[in-house]
Amino acid sequence: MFAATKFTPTPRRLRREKTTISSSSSTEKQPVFVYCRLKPLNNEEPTSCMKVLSSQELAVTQEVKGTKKELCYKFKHIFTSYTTQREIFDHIAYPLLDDLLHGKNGLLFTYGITGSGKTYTLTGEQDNPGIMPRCIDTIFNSIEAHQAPKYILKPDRMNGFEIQTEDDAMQDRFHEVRTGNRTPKTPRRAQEKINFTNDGVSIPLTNEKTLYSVFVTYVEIYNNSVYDLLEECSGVKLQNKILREDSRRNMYVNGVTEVEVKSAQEAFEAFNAGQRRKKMAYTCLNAESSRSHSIFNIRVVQFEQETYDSKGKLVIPETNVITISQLSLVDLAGSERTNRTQNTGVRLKEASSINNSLMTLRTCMEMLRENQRSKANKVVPYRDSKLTYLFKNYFEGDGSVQMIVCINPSVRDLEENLHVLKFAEMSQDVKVIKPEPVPTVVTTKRTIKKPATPARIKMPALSTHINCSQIPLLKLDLCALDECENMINKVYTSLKQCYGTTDKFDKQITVQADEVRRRIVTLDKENILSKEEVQRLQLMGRKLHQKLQRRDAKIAMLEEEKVGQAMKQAELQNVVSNLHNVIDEKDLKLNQNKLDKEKTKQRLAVHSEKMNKELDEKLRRQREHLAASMKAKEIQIQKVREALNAEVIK
Ligand SMILES: Nc1ncnc2c1ncn2[C@@H]1O[C@H](COP(=O)(O)OP(=O)(O)OP(=O)(O)O)[C@@H](O)[C@H]1O
Repeated sequence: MFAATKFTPTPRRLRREKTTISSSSSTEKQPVFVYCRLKPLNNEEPTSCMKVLSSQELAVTQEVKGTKKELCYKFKHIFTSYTTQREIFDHIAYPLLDDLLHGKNGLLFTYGITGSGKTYTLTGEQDNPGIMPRCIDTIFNSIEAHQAPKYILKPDRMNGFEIQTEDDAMQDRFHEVRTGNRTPKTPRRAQEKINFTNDGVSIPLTNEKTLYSVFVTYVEIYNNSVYDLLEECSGVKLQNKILREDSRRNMYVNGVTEVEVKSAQEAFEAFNAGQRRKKMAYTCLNAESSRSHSIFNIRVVQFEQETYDSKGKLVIPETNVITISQLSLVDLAGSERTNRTQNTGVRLKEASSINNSLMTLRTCMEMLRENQRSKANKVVPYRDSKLTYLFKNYFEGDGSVQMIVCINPSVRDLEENLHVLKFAEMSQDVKVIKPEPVPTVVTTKRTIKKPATPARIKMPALSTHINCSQIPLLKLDLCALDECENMINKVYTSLKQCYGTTDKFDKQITVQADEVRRRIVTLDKENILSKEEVQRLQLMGRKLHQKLQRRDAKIAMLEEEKVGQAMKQAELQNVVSNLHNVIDEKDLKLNQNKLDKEKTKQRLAVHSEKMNKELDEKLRRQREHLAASMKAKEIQIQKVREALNAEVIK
């Protein structure tokens, strides 16, 4: 999107007052197309844990506790490590470009872990360009002879376009040439010439009478803040931009720099300028450029009318039919586990922000799938991250969505790749509405008033018909100065003839001259007043603009704070839920202890009862024993007594 992005993927990006003459009535759906590209393995790790079974099936071997398990994933197409950049372009990007030039929107993003080849696939390298440069070259190959003159179409900074007359556009072009500063907002010429071509590939156009204008924006999302990489600013610090919804609820980056490009070279220059800005900003932040999501946006605006006047000059009618379409190319930051990379400080913040946004992307996809499957209407949390919020229109039916999953098939990356593959496979279940072009009627904006046809100075034979008391009013026609001068001379001569060289004539001339002077003074005064009024209005405008900027900054700050607070709240909720878990565990232990105590008590009671019984029994037996022995002793004593008594009797 790296283009002056009005990130609204809708061909409906229009000014408020514009009328749509046909709206996308299509309800035909198509799935999110997911492609998989395998990166060649490097020499350090020559064994792959993946095998391409067919053009749509990928087998992954996973070893769990010494046992090998084979998992199979299906995608729309699988590209092996031998696939060339051109083949990727032909298979994926060409149909998207065909859509773009026929008024339909498209979103293409690369997804995968760090170092898996996302940037290589999308941007490529100097000798091996990727999708983006090939797309740019192909667009200009296709529309070369059908481009609208520069500045006929101007972004209205509210996610729409204004059309201006050829005269107004010419003024802007003059201004650009005069100031030498390619305004508004065109990038400075890069020193180096980019000599890349996509072998002359082009898209056949259906309507030879259509005129095209191409605009690009380049933004990135870093730590959940949006930055405009084409913004002209004095320092290296980029301003955090806010996302807005236009009148049609399409998302766009507020105040983003949208550059009209007239050649592939200009578009590459815009991209390179953005890359340079990105590098500078990151050096300043001590951040890494691959830790952000980059969005290069190409918008194509088509005029459906082409009229020329008798001199071959383009005539812009009062109302025009235009179609706006856009292709968003998104290089997502690599997903990674923070514990594997052992990030700390800035890197940890980057990693958690990336993981949060990718997690939100997953959640949105899951929610969309659930809503579609169960016909539920659950809220999809697009707002939880800038990435999903910016692209919400695509998921809600304003363009086709395609994803390239980049995979480094090494064993070391397997665990993270499994998460990536699972998400990618699930995404295919989500269906989006097939994009349809939406032509729109736009009224031409006129800044320069149509020059009034200069009054031809019709002077009847002056010498004979002139009325000396009433000098004819002559209008100065800048296009016919010689003619005017002739006429003035004729008037002067006629007047001279009329009045002769007398005082009367001089007097008359002096009176007229005084009158002219008086009028000039009055006009001058009025002019000064008008200038003051303009200055006052300009000051007011500047103040309002500053106020708006402050408000935007405040909104951005508040949004950042809100995100921070949401993160804090999530952390606190985590802590609370951990504490709840600890309390629950303790409660459980306490209850267990009570239960154990109760059981011990019961066991003790049973034991003591048993002991008591045993003791009672023992006591009883001892008593019986004692009683028996006492009885025996009593019997013995009785016997002894009887014996003694018998002795005594004797
Ligand atoms: N298909 C491929 N063929 C040859 N080289 C590749 C391929 N894919 C990636 N590479 C190389 O692998 C390296 C890492 O690739 P790249 O920078 O594209 O990864 P990335 O996924 O964008 O990483 P990050 O998420 O960190 O930005 C680069 O040097 C690139 O040249």
